[in-house]
Amino acid sequence: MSRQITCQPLIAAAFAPFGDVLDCEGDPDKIINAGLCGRYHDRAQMDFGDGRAGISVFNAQPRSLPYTLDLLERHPLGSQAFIPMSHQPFLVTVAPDEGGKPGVPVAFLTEPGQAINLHRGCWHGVLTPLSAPGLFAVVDRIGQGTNLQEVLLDRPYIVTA
Ligand SMILES: NC(=O)N[C@@H](O)C(=O)O
Ligand code: NI
Repeated sequence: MSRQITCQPLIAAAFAPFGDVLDCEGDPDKIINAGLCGRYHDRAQMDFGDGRAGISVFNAQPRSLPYTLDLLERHPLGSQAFIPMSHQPFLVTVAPDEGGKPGVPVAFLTEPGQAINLHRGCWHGVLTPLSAPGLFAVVDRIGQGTNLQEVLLDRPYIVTA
């Protein structure tokens, strides 16, 4: 018997317990490049522990809503940022930690032009594009040690728009 969760808009305050929203909401922190660019400066709490930052490119298969969320994971050693390389919304699923296991997930639908940075150790669903191309730059930890903990849910969640 599956359980249902409904997507909500990706708003920084709602996402704050899980990570950072990267977008150009509001005024820029700095105007640079001869006044031709607004810089939204240093907007992510990145953490790579004893490793280093790496940038990888993910080419992920698009999924569709309603989406079956049956796996949650976390990276205990570092943060992970999903930065779309297309101007498309994508699905973000996260969950609070409850005694070392994920609690009830929360689903967000991004606006085009939004990216996210998952804080170190935040439970999340894997990168979930909703349209092609599923191209993303991913900034996460490169280093030794096991940086992936996965939980297969005995009862999946159905994520709806
Ligand atoms: N495994 C991997 O590199 N990606 C996942 O961590 C993910 O969150 O998509
Ligand atoms: Ni991940």
